[in-house]
Amino acid sequence: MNANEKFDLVKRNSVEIIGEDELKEMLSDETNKREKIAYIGFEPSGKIHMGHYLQIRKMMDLHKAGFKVVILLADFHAYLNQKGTLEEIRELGEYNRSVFEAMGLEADYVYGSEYQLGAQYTEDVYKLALKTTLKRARRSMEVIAREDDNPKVAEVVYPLMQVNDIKYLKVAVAVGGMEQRKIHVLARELLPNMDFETPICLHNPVLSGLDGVGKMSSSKGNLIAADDEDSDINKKIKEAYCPMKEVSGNPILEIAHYYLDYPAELKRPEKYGGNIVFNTYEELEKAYVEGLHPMDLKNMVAEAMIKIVTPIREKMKEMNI
Ligand SMILES: N[C@@H](Cc1ccc(O)cc1)C(=O)O
Repeated sequence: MNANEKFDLVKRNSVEIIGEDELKEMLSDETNKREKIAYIGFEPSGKIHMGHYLQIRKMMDLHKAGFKVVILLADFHAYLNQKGTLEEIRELGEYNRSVFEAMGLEADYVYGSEYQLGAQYTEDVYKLALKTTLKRARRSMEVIAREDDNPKVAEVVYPLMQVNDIKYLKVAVAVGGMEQRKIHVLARELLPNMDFETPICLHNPVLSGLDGVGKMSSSKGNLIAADDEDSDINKKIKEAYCPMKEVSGNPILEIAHYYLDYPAELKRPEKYGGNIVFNTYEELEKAYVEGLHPMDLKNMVAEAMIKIVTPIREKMKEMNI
């Protein structure tokens, strides 16, 4: 792969890259002037779903493009975000790591708690605390913080630590869903004054939940899990929110966008109009807006999901997870 091909691979299906030019420069630099490290952090979670998998696939793309991939199992962050005791969270972290391995990701895994109590790390968090306004810290947590009628100080410590992780893990490319953007922008502003280079930030789309209410999330059950059985997938997609002719907030179209391989073929009996090939997602979207039936779209999406989930589920069984 040449540098341009690597860039296209890394950019594919992302929403935005902040620092595209720096990324291009890194990809064409054979001398590794800046160490090629890409990272993403996850608050350990009880269910790994297709929203996570979108991000894991992006980490695989980065790996193929020559990056060392670091997965942060952000146990202290989950703890600060009121997700449970540290013991419970670590157990989920182990589970998440196994699922990511079953997905085929090659990476280094690190728990936040392995280094986040270190003296230097802590001193840097205090420095960041002095450089950041309360307003900005809270704003950066808008989608991330757990709902709380009485928000805790933990909520503003969280983003400072996330910014500091980038420095501590020597990250060149920080990856996350679009909801991480405000924390990443803060990192780009603050880290150059903390003896660290401005990170490149890559943001992935955040999938809507199958119920069409909010995002796909482990706590809501509106997801396709990494180990769902074929029958679950068929049932969930059949019942999913998929308003006719509507694009925005349509979870099934989103899945079609990011998970179908194009050209994609819709197979239908002649009496329902016969087969159609969509060369790109845009062609499919156009057909949908012009009246392609939600059932047809759902059939394509269910078939694609089953093809993606089956090997992951089988691998998970083999690994006893
Ligand atoms: N903020 C991320 C988790 C995370 C924590 C620490 C990091 O350094 C990176 C990411 C989330 O919402 O899930």
